[in-house]
Amino acid sequence: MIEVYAPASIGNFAVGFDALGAALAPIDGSLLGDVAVVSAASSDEFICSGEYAHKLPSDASENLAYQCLVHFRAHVAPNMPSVKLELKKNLPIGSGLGSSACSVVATFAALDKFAGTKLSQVELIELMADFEAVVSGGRHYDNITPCYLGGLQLTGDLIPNKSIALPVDENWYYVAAFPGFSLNTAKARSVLPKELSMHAGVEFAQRLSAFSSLLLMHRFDDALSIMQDHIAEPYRAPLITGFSEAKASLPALGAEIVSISGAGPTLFTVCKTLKAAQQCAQWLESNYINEQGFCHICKLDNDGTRQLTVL
Ligand SMILES: Nc1ncnc2c1ncn2[C@@H]1O[C@H](COP(=O)(O)OP(=O)(O)O)[C@@H](O)[C@H]1O
Ligand SMILES: N[C@@H](CCOP(=O)(O)O)C(=O)O
Repeated sequence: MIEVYAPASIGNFAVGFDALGAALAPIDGSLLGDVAVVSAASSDEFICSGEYAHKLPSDASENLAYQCLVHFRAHVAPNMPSVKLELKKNLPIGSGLGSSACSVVATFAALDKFAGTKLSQVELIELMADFEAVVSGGRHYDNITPCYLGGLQLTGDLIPNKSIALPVDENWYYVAAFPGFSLNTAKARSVLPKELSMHAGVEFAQRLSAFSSLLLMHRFDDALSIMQDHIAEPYRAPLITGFSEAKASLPALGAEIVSISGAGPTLFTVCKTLKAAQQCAQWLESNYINEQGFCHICKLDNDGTRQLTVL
């Protein structure tokens, strides 16, 4: 049996629409992500368990994890023995935490290990991105690569091996607050403008390249000072009840930046101290999340996707 965990991620990371993403590790040691378990069976079978399993279509053929298994058997490992695949769906759907990417990454990584196919990093990332693209309304790697590789990743087709890991200040904390309602990624992509003006394009390129370079030079405060999203946040904020109030209130409690995680509705802050992160989390718990929501103080998950059990 092979059991693989894949962590939640923050797509876009404010400055890098579709090109920058970070994997999350709650500081209380809990696992925030999906798990795929693959074991030998007499014929292929699939089950979906976990807190959010009931939010997914009951028909297995509509579950991304099962679709990954069908694809893997047909195109990657036709001779793999029959398997039982269990997806433990621990992340809410349409949350902005890279939920669909998490299921896809955990499943392909588990199947690759079980079948011993040893796909390369690029082969796996491309395969994973194909499936993420099916549901999200656009091909993007900013959940897939951090979820798979861990850390903060600058990612895309122009980048060697699809990804470059960027350093962050080890003192930074990330507060991620899921308000408890869903926002479909395809819908949140459909409200974005189809074209950028020359000015906006130049500014985006400048901001992302400066941010990445400053991180690589370990000029973390300078990087933080330009960490803003002018590409997606202004169009998506109206879809997220409470976001504007949170963005206005949290800086006074120590948030260095407040932005949308992925397509939302999860929001995230970057804080320089644990005290500031705790103050932000407390405010978010009282003012942003409902009974179905949750809030985690996190560091980056530098391990990414990993095996929990091998039997
Ligand atoms: N294993 C899965 N995990 C997440 N979403 C899935 C899965 N299988 C199928 N889906 C479908 O894919 C869509 C994912 O929605 P999306 O808004 O892209 O989620 P997220 O932003 O959380 O990744 C939903 O319609 C959901 O029903
Ligand atoms: N770059 C994508 C990220 C979507 O992340 P998700 O967690 O909401 O699926 C976008 O902004 O659309």
